[in-house]
Amino acid sequence: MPKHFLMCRPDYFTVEYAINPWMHPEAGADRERAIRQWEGLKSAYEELGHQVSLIDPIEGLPDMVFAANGALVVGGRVYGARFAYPQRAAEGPAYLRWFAERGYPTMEPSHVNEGEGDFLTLDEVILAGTGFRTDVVAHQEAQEYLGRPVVSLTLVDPRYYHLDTALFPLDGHNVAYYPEAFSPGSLAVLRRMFPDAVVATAEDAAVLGLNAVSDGTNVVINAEATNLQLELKRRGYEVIPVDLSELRKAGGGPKCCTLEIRGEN
Ligand SMILES: CN(C)C(=N)NCCC[C@H](N)C(=O)O
Repeated sequence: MPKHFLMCRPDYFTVEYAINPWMHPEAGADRERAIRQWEGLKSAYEELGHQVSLIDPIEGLPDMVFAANGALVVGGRVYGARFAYPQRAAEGPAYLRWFAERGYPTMEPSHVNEGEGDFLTLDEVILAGTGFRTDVVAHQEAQEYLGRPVVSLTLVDPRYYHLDTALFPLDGHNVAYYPEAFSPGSLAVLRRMFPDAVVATAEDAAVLGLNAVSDGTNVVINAEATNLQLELKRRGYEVIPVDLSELRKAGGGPKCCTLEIRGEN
């Protein structure tokens, strides 16, 4: 089934503040290279037959390229984002406006949450991260608005500050994850829910290998996550490696650049 993604070209991408351990403003970032890498990701989706829509980037919002943080869209309803850091605050209303202008029902959130960065949707359940950015109360708010069960998972390693840096859905029923990113209780929940999960190594996590996008057949993944790619191939997935090393300087990977627009079903 082709998917529909929203992306934002990194026309104003910089690393000028540090709000996660990956960001080092003194080291800078190469915007032209980031744009080329982002174009490669967009082409990869289009070649797989997925639809890509674009939101206009806004000057002064260097992290707006990370579209996944802009909202959570499930069943055609849009639960807006409310960012933890003031540097990104203006992105929430910008993404919500994009959806409202296209006729989607939208909800302005009352609680801090960073969209699909911390909400990952499976067929029957939404997995939700907390600990660094998204407030656990937002999990309840999303459940109430979207009418899907939300399972809270606590993140404990600051390098894996969003759920989508430590886990990705392989399909509607199974996931890949990095165990050390989760609290003991949350890890026990993952083991119980997903006994056949792909378990990633520290090396794969450290190159944001878990920040991947799967359509159930193809997995678009950071090129450097080599162990994880081998395991995915062994399980029968088609692996599409992409180089997003420049965007990783802001703490993002393929999934971060990709907000899935799920229709009414
Ligand atoms: C889901 N996405 C987008 C991510 N997991 N991360 C990207 C956010 C990077 C940004 N500098 C920040 O720290 O907010």
